[in-house]
Amino acid sequence: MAVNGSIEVKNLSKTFKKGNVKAVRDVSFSVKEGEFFAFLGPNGAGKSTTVQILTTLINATGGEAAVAGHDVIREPEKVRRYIGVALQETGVDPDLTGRELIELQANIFGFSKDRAKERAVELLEIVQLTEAAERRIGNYSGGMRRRLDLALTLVNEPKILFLDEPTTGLDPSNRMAIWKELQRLNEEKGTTIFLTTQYLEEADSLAHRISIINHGEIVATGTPKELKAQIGSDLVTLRFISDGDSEAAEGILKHQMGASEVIRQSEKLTVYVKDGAKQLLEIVRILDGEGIEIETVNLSSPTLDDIFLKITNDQEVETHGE
Ligand SMILES: Nc1ncnc2c1ncn2[C@@H]1O[C@H](COP(=O)(O)OP(=O)(O)OP(=O)(O)O)[C@@H](O)[C@H]1O
Repeated sequence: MAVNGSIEVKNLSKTFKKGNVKAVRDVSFSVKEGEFFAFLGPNGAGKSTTVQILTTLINATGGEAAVAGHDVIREPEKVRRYIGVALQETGVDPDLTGRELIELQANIFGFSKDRAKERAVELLEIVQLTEAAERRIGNYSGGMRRRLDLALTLVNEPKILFLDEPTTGLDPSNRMAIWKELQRLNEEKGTTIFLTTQYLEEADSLAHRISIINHGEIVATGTPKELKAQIGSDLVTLRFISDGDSEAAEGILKHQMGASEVIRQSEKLTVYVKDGAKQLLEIVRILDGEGIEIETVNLSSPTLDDIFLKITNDQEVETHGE
C-alpha cells in the first residue's frame, strides 16, 4: 500500500498540568499529501506543542490526530517511520563532526556502513556543509547547525517533514538557503511539509496554506492570497494631535471604508487597505476636506501583530455588529 503523506487533526487539545496551561485548544486542520503547510503564530501560541503531539513526543489531552495515515497515539512507531523532525534546540555531542553525526543517524535508521557514508556525502552537499564536514559541531555557527539539523531530518527520505521554527535567529542568507532547500524537497520529491514560524514573510513565501494560531487556537486559515485579501495588503497608519481628532477621523473613515477596516488605538488609527498608495491619498483628501489635521501618515506592509489586531477586530465587529 502506498504511504499516505497526509496529516489529519481533529479537535486536538493539550492542557499541561503544570500551571494548568491550555497550550492547544480544540484545533482541527488537515494537510494533504505533498502540501506545504505553515502554522504561523507568536511566542507561546502552541506551535511547538502541536508539533510534539504530531511527532509522537507527547500525548494530547483531547481529540485525535493521524499522520501518514496512522494514529499518533495508537501507532506511534508507524508514524515515526514516515516522518522527519527538526525541533528547536536538539542536544547532540559537540565533539562529533557533521559527517559523523549524519552517519550515526543513518545507522540508527538501519543503513549499512557504506550506504550511511554515501548518504552523509549526499546530504552534506545538499545543505552546503561539504567543506565543514570534518569540523566538530561544537564549532559550527547557528546557521550551520540549522542546516545540519535539516540534513539529519532528511536521512530516511521522510514522506512528511516537521520543522519547528527552522529559521529563527538565522541571518538572511542562511534563511534563504533553508527556504530554497525546503521548496526543492516539496516540489521535486513531493514531501509534505509542516512548518511553524513566527515570520509572516516566511509563511507567505513558502506555504500553500497557512493557519494562524494564537493562544492555542486557530484564528484563520487560507492560502497566503486569501489571508492577504482578508487582511488587506497594505496598512495606512495615521497619527493625530489629539484623541478627539482621532475619534472624529475614525467615524468618517469607518463610514467610507467599512467598520472592520479601521482600528483606533487612542490618537493612532490603522486602516487596512488593498491599494496602499492610491488609498493613502484618498484618506488624506477625505480628512483634509473635513478639516481634520493629521500629524503623521505612514504606509507599510502588515506585520504579524497587525494581522492579529485585524482578525480580533473582525471577530468583534462580527459579534457586536458595530
Ligand atoms: N512542558 C510544559 N509545561 C507547562 N507548560 C508548557 C509546557 N510546554 C509548553 N508550555 C506552555 O504552553 C504554551 C504553548 O507553548 P508552545 O511552546 O507550544 O508555544 P510556541 O507557539 O511553540 O512558542 P515559541 O514560538 O516560543 O516556541 C505556552 O504558554 C507555554 O508556556
